Amino acid sequence: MAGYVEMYRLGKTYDTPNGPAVIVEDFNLNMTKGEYVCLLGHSGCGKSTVLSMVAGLNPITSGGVVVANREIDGPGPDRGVVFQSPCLMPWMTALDNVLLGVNQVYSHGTRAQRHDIAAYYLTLVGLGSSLNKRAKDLSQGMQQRVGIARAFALKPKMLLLDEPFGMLDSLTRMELQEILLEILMRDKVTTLMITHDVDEALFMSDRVVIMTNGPRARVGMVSHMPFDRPRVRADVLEHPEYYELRGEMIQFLEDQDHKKLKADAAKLEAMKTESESTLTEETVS
Ligand SMILES: Nc1ncnc2c1ncn2[C@@H]1O[C@H](COP(=O)(O)OP(=O)(O)OP(=O)(O)O)[C@@H](O)[C@H]1O
Repeated sequence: MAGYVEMYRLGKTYDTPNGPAVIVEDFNLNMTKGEYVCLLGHSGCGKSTVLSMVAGLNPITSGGVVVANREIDGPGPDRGVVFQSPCLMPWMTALDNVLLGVNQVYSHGTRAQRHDIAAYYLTLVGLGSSLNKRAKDLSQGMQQRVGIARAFALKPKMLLLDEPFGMLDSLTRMELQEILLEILMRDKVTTLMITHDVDEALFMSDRVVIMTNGPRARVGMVSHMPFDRPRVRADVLEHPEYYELRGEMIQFLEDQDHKKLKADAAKLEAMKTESESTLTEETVS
């Protein structure tokens, strides 16, 4: 079935000193317009690799990505990206940081219109009274709000979030999760978000996709979230399916862990046998 976003047979091979390393292979995922998908998987399986290929920041080795009927071939303003650290210009104000992108994308608009767009999104993320504060004087949570406002202000067709709340304390994290959901209720941007947090994935997404362990990682498990929107945290936690879904995801991740441990043990055994036979050969000669 064709989707608004299509990742088809997506693959990535990195060149390494030990030869080519196939990190992602045959990764297939379609998303409907406005859908929110969370991508989970063990550390190093290839989540950021997938997201950076969709962002157009990492060349695709095989397969492809289509966003709104257009095959992507590099980065573009149709895809807004938010990383764990927002990478702001520290000496510039919150407003000017957002305006950097807005001025490029809305070059046809007047100065006042561009200002209003940037100020609007900064106000939505709760920074209405800090527009003129320099980025370096903002807390980590406030900086991440600027990053989110900057991404939305460009009116992207797709939002790509790579652990956007990973560096925040749990209270700020919960607050920003809710702000993000609120903006998405208005703007309905198709969103792919990487997280390590199963509960965050359950609370935020329409669908959770878990990758298999690499090498050659692909989609391993897909779960649909049955929770109503707008999401209310207490209702989600009390939903009769919440703990069942959570348990299935954790079980899948644990199974992947066991497979990895087994593979690591086999690799160690092979190395041990190899070094023992080398030693025997050396002793004989
Ligand atoms: N430029 C590169 N060259 C070679 N190998 C790379 C490169 N970038 C990433 N890798 C390797 O690809 C694998 C997947 O990395 P990636 O960052 O995509 O994983 P991840 O699932 O996002 O990890 P994490 O959850 O820890 O952020 C890792 O083994 C990593 O070392």
